[in-house]
Amino acid sequence: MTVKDAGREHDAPMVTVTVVYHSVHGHTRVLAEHIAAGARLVPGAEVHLVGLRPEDVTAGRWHDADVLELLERSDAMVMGCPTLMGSVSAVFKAFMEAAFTPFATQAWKDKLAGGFTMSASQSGDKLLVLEQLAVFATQLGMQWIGVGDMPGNNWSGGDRDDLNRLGSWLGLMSQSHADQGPEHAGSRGDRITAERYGERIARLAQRWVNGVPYRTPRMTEHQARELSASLRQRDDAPAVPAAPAGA
Ligand SMILES: Cc1cc2nc3c(=O)[nH]c(=O)nc-3n(C[C@H](O)[C@H](O)[C@H](O)COP(=O)(O)O)c2cc1C
Repeated sequence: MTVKDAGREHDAPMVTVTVVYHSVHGHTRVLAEHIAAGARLVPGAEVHLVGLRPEDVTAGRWHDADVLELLERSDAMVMGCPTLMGSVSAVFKAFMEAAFTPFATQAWKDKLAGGFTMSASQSGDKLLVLEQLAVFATQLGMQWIGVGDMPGNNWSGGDRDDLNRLGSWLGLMSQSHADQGPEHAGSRGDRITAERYGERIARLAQRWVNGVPYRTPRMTEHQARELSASLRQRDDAPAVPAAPAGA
């Protein structure tokens, strides 16, 4: 399923960012939507959101020619799935194995890549999933982009709504309580971190592909704590966006 950007006018050169994800119960989908929303903040970014469907897996092998064509022409790919039994989800793994053709032809070489995962436990062995995604991306010759935010919720004044509250840099980690539905997916800080990650990847893609100048934002841990505290007090912090039809 693809949602294409529509009706955005800008002078910036185009860059195509595709968020490709699998979600069983919808929590990971919320993260994907926020990453896409962050990427859309970047002028010239054409952003696609692709949910992998279990019905596209036959005899263990995923296939969707339209999605493969879209990925082929994407400049950046952000990949995500829930952590299930300490690993990428089965549908996402089937997608990874279906990438043997771009592996064999190096068709995805030098695209930018990032990754994200959702799970119920604070750790839940999510790091292994991000490692799987990063190894996959680098096998395909892609350039891996990590999370650029300082760690949150790691001091006495920390909070679940801090930016990067699970302190993950290889990729984006989020956590949802096992007894709550996707309307409570992650924390508000996780969702803002997801937007910032999507924006970071789209800006880096503009720099990488089109040479668009981008001044790397830097902050100290102290400034990051102040930013998290100020976001906590804002009423207009991002809400969970509506799921696109068919996603
Ligand atoms: C079969 C199965 C395995 C799971 N394994 C883990 C796990 O290893 N670590 C963890 O923290 N949560 C685990 N969970 C919880 C899911 O990661 C969590 O519910 C997540 O929010 C699901 O995302 P989704 O709604 O996008 O499918 C597991 C859930 C299921 C159903």
